[in-house]
Order: sequence, then C-alpha cells, then structure tokens
Amino acid sequence: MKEFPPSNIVIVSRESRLAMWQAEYVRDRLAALYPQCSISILGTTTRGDQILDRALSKVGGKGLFVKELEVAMAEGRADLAVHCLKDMPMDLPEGFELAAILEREDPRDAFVSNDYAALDELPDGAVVGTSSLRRQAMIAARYPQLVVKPLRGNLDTRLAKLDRGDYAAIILAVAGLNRLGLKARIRSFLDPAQSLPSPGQGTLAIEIPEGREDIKRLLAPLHDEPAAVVSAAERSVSRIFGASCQIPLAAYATLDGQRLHLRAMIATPDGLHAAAAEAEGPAAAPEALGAQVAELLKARGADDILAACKAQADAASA
Ligand SMILES: NCc1[nH]cc(CCC(=O)O)c1CC(=O)O
Repeated sequence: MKEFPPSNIVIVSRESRLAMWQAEYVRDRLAALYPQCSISILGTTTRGDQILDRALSKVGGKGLFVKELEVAMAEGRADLAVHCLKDMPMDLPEGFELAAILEREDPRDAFVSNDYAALDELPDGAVVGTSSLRRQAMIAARYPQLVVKPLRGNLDTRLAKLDRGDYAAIILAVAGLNRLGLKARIRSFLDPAQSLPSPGQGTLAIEIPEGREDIKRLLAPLHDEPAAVVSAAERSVSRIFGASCQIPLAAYATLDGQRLHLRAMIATPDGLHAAAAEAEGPAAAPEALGAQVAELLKARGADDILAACKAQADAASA
C-alpha cells in the first residue's frame, strides 16, 4: 500500500508559456487540496516545439507534443502531465491513461486582429493565419475571397507574427488566450455554429502512468464529470474517423441537464466538400451519441470526404 497522499508529486510540462500556465494551475489546485505535499514542475522541450517550419499536420500531428512527457513518466521522473485534451490522440500509448478531465474553459475560436473586428470585415485577399485544417476549411468554405496561410509556434510567437504584419488576422482558441491573460487581444468570438470547435477544445486532461491508483485518487477532486461527458461524445466521433490533425473534423457537445446534444462536421481542407450532422441523447451514453452522429455523417458522404482529404494531403506532400 503506497502512502496517501504521496509526499512528493512531480508534474512534467512543456516549457511554452501556455503549457507552464496549465501545469501551474494544476499544481496550485493540488497544493490547495494537499498542503502537506511538495509539488514541483519538471520542464521539458518536445519535438513538436522544435519543429516550427512545417504545418503540424505534415510532421506527425497529435502525439508529437506528448512523447517526451511520457518518457519522463515512464522513467519515474514525473507522476503526471497536463495536456490540452484537443491535442491528445484518441488512443494513448500502452502504459498511460487519462486520470482526470478538468472543467471546460470557453470552447470557441477567437478572431484576433489589429485592424479588423471580425472575419466578415476582412477585405478580399486578406491573409488569415491558422495551421488548423478545421479552421482553414471553415474559412475556405464561408469566405472564399480570403487567403489562409499557415501559422505555427506558441501563442506568443503567433501573436508576434500578427503584430509584425504577416497576417491581417489570425484565429486562435479563446481558452488559450484567456489562460495567458490575453483576453484583450480577442476582437470577436466565432459563433460555434459557424466555426464548430475541435473535439475537446478548451478542456485540460491529466495523463498518468497506467495503474497509479495513488495519483488517480489525488486527482479525483479535479475531475469534472460534465466536461468528461461532452468530451467523450466529441472524441468518439474522432475515434470513429481515425481523426488526426490531417482531417478537418469538428465536434461540439453541450449538456442540458441529462440531455446531451452533439454536432459534428467533417470537411476537405479546401472547404469544398463538407458534411454536418447533429443528434441528441442521454448524458449516460456519450459514445453511443458519437457513433450515431458519425453514422449520420457517413450517410452524408463522410467516407468520400475522408478519401478526398487523403488525396489532398498526398498531393500537398508530393
Ligand atoms: N492546437 C494547439 C492548441 N491546443 C490547445 C490550444 C488552446 C487551448 C485549448 O483548446 O484547450 C491550442 C491553441 C489554439 O488552438 O489556438
């Protein structure tokens, strides 16, 4: 029987300001719950942080930011890692599990610009920065007169690129901006009905070595069941389509009492082909609702869209 709570807890984190904020947030919440524990943060750089010159979808996608953190846990140098759920692969590598899903921040996308207030106001040919295929497809479909250009790097880098004039506007997650105290940079919020969020957007998840019951017990008070239910529904759609950063896929669930509502969309990166679907079901069965919405998407041509995504990705890398 391991002592509880453990006297030392180590949180491993990427060193970006957002990742550190997230690690510190969890550290502070744990410190308030367990004043007797000593909790520290171990910083590390990941492959995803090092590769900045290529679109994320081309260099391996999700998982890229996670590997070094898992190595630290596997080697016993850390007990837990805090992630944006949005960046987590559907299936974790052998030996790891998600032990807690935290309360959801604002799930929306933000329009950020120094000169314009909203996407609708941008002049023809204006350059919008995003490396998310989902956001790219949405802009291409709704605003074909705009030009989408890739935008990589951590939040501060992305904002610096906007400020030096590389883009007329950029699209970022509201949650990340809020966490870093950059709310004032948001000129407008994209309507989730028009820019449907990514599965898990705005939600933090805590990964631990599988079977660490002491850490699971430690984290239990941080777990937020409503956030877990909506993200389970959203992520089940991704799982069914084998989604990665290579496919523009959106899924957004909301909970009204015990009723769960799920909307999802799948599109080609050029925005020319898209399928959308929505359904409602009991909160007790989020995966079943995800499967139902995935079936509706398939009935509306999702498999052809997937094949077209693959063709567009192959053409882009050729
Ligand atoms: N893909 C990067 C990423 N992963 C999580 C967030 C923001 C925070 C969140 O959604 O939890 C961001 C930045 C962005 O999309 O602008």
